[in-house]
Amino acid sequence: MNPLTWYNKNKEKAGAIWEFYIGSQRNIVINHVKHAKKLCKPHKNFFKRQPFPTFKRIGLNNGMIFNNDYDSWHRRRRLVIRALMATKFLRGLVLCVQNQFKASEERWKSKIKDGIEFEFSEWMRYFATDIQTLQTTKQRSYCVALFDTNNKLVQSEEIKKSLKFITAAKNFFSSLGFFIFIPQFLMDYVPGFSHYRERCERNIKYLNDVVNNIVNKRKKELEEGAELDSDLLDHLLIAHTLKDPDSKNNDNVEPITTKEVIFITWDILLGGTDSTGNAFSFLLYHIAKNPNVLVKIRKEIDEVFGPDPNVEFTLEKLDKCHYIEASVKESLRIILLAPYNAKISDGIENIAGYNWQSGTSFWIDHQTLCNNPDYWNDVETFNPDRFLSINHGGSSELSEFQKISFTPFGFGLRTCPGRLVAMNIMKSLVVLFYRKYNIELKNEKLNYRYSASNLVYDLKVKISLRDVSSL
Ligand code: HEM
Repeated sequence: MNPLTWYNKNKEKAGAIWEFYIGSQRNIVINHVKHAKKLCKPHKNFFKRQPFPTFKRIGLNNGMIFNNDYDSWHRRRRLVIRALMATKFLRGLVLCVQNQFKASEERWKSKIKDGIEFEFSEWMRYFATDIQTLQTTKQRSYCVALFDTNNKLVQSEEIKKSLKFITAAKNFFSSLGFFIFIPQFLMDYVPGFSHYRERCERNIKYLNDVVNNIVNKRKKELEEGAELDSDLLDHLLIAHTLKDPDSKNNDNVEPITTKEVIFITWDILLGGTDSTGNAFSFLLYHIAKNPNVLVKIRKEIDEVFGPDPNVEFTLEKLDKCHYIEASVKESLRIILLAPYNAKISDGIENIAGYNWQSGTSFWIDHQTLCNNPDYWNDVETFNPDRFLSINHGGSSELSEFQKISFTPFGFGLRTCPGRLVAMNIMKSLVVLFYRKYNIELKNEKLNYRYSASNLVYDLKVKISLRDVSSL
């Protein structure tokens, strides 16, 4: 059974706060912003994530995402933020998305006149994998090229490796729900479950080996004098060494070890790939269902970028697209990619009038927080205007409660460090698609399922050229 269906059924019966068990683990679900307020603040008492024992055995607790050791998490987090939020990195990212998209356009060229039909969420997953791999590790992968050519691209060894990697990454994301929700004894002793677990573990080992090889290869290149790049991997490999431009301020800090770099790289690939891909698939669906929004998006594109639908754009130009940014946010609000997020308390906490003992597991229900009719008008309407300030033609500023409860990128100390990366990839893609193409949905229903995050599937679209002659 889809855990989301089970969860929603219980939620309907419950109030602002309710509980459920995974094995013997009691979980308190917080449904209302008045209780979540305290948890959403950046303080250490809600730093720890739920320590899924199965994550430890598959090595997922070593990097950042599932690391509950504050000191090692903090050291890694600072480096990641420094790399991913740097303007130079984001500028390179915006250009990278355009180059990758242009390559797909070249492959569409011969068929686009009659329109091309394909499964968009799969295309998007492949596209995001290529971008994320390139930006994180400088490795070119050929996932989207394989998709565009129906796997008919010449199958060199490198391309075969890409195909194996994307399949393994996809299987990995699908298996996360299994490691969260299935009790250990089932996965260890019950055939069917245990066979699946063994398959997943082999898959994870393969992905780990791929990342190990990438990091070690680049480390050797840098030691042999290769020039530094602005990507994440180079940034990490030189952190706290003499090559690090910021090292003067960190004289007493130990240089980062290769092992740490591998853990972080793995986390960034894990955190960034499927998330952005799925988020954009949701956005595409909402835009297709709201032609009035599309009109406003195109108006902004035409105003900011002018009539040439092929003109290259910069991060700075993209920053001027306030309506597009608001549309991305509205899509993230209406269906949260990570609808729930569990944190463990450190110390006794008073929430909803009860004193909870230290070590209580709180599940914040972000989906409900972002769609609570007490705080949001017309919650089911896709209305980007709510995220636009009056200065930019929007309907209103967000209220304090809305600001607290709008948490698609999480909250507190561990809020998503890749949020600017994700926003810029999505905004770039909105411009690239809608300035030049029409996108028609081929099936009306939006299909998605929950496995640690919401995953879109079977989103069939037809893409054709937009008539831009009148611009
Ligand atoms: C639309 C896309 C994305 C969404 C909706 C999203 C959402 C989230 C959420 C909800 C969390 C948990 C925050 C918390 O615990 O409070 C998170 C954490 C994280 N995300 Fe993202 N994310 C996205 C894209 C990315 C990208 C592109 C990257 C990397 C480039 C990334 C890397 C991470 C990492 C490393 C963490 C763990 C942070 C920590 O534990 O300190 N995410 N993300």
